[in-house]
Amino acid sequence: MTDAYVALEGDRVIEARARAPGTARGEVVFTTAYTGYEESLTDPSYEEQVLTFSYPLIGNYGVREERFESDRVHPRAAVAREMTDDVAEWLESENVPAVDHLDTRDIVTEIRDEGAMKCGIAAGPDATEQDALDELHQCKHMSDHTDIGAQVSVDSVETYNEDGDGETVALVDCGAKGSIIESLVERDAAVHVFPYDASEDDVAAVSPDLLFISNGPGDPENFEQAGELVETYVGDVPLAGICLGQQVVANALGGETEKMEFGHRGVNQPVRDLRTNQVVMTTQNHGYTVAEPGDKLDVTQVNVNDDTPEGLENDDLNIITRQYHPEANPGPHDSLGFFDDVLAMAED
Ligand SMILES: NC(=O)CC[C@H](N)C(=O)O
Repeated sequence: MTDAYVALEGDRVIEARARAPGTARGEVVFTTAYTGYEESLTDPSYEEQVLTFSYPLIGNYGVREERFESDRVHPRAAVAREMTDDVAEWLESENVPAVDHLDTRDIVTEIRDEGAMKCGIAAGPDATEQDALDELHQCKHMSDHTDIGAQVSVDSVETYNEDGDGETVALVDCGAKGSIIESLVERDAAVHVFPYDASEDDVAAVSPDLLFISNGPGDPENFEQAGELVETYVGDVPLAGICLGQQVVANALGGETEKMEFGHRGVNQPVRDLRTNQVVMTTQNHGYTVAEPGDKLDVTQVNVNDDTPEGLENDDLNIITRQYHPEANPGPHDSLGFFDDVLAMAED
């Protein structure tokens, strides 16, 4: 039964079945992860995107809040070949449209051939093709969501494990996944989570041992204030970053970022460490990349598939950043040691 429509750039409309009603628009992206749908759907980095799962069955082990990465669903809509009732009901309760019964291979190939693209969705008994096209035509480019940080960041400082025996971390919340905070707290760090537009004085008030820029949605160039913190603190306080955090650090220190053709999203992206030659499997979710690291940062890790920078470091200035997600959730735990490394750097 057709009661949902997915409109892609070029005004191509794909018929589908509504699993959660409503209309939505966003950049359509795909993840190849075969587990971790709860973690991905609650990952703030998917804000303003439409998430397509290439794995054909989504929801086969239920929906449990303990696996959520934040307190709400972030993609504007979800697309799968087959979605279980658990997931569909969860998305409906969150007012996030969802569709299935379409050939998701078709969407994936289209994105791989044509690059990242806009999308409009209309789902439910009254949905029409025109509704999906209207959504598509109103869809903005990711980079034009200039204040996307405000949609995903905390409103005021939140502190975790204040009396922890370990290092004091100032985490700039550009849309942080909960597992990043947990990974730091598990290692005894006291974590102060700051709004994405925190000032130098806000951060100075906690005398951090480490300034950590989180993951987050959209174009890293739209996180200027986080970049200013990096410029202010570089050399004085060790710096760490994950995903958008790596991009913000690179931009602030003379590097450049660019939009990728269709990005990396999945749980089996191979990354090689250039110093040890060791390859680890990583979780990824990004559409931008560091094009030029600038002269302060060395590329220490690269993606085996396309050579893009996966790790940037400066031993003298105490900087370690990763393009992938060492905190996993979902995905392999091969690179959890990143948290030990950045906290050891903060201790020195
Ligand atoms: N997970 C992230 O932090 C994503 C970073 C950025 N929004 C990108 O798409 O590249």
